[in-house]
Amino acid sequence: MNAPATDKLAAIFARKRRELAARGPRVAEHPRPPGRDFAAALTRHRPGLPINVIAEVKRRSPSGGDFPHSDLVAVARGYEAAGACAISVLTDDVDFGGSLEDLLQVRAAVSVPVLRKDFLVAPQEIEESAALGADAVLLIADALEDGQLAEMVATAKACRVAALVEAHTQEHAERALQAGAELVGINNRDLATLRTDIATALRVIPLLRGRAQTFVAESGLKTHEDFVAARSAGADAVLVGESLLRAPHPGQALARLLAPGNAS
Ligand SMILES: O=P(O)(O)OC[C@@H](O)[C@@H](O)c1c[nH]c2ccccc12
Repeated sequence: MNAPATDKLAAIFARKRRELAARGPRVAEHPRPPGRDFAAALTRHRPGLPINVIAEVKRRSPSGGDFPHSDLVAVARGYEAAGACAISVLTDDVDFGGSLEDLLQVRAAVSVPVLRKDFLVAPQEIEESAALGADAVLLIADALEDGQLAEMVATAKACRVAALVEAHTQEHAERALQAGAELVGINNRDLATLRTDIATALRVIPLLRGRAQTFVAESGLKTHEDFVAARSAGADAVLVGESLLRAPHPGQALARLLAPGNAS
């Protein structure tokens, strides 16, 4: 494998491969609802907003512990009302307390596109995501080898599901572009160590500007100023979870972060 990750991320991917082998292909029981355009949602200019926000729902995370919200549908509705351009739903159970059922419920409750956030290891999981109605899937370049990544990007295209291909370093972002990624996320969190530094996306995105259509700055964003800085670096959108999920009303917290002149 040319994307070695000897750590937490490698452990999660090893678990995912075991889980997939144990359960075999899942048969899609739900007809696919008409897709919502995730790429367009990330790039549409919304007057008065500093940047487009993909707002995330999850019950817990390895770095953040438990979040105080069990009704993810209510949280997602609040995000949409506050102006989120899309919703990210963690579907991994073991580390994030999520499920495909959460994805289905959130998608039925909002009208913006929905991203399936998981550690996908095989093209068949993209077909499954499409059949369930995901408008987009996350692919993690740092953990997939070149051939696999290219195959999964191609499968997403064939299924008409958007692929947000995430990388933590410039090198892995270059691999994402090589694999055909059109939507590139720069994750401020190093999934190997779980440490987050928002300077990562601010540094890497300008190096790649003009090479992909769309960039997303991911993880660790907490303030209005962070949004403005991400936009100035060339990000079309940010992906935000924890700082919203810590608040009693995540939708209101998002509205505050988006409001002009609002210092965090
Ligand atoms: O909760 P945060 O720090 O705002 O980050 C959201 C999102 O970027 C993060 O959950 C994430 C980014 N890439 C991932 C890959 C797997 C699981 C989770 C993630």
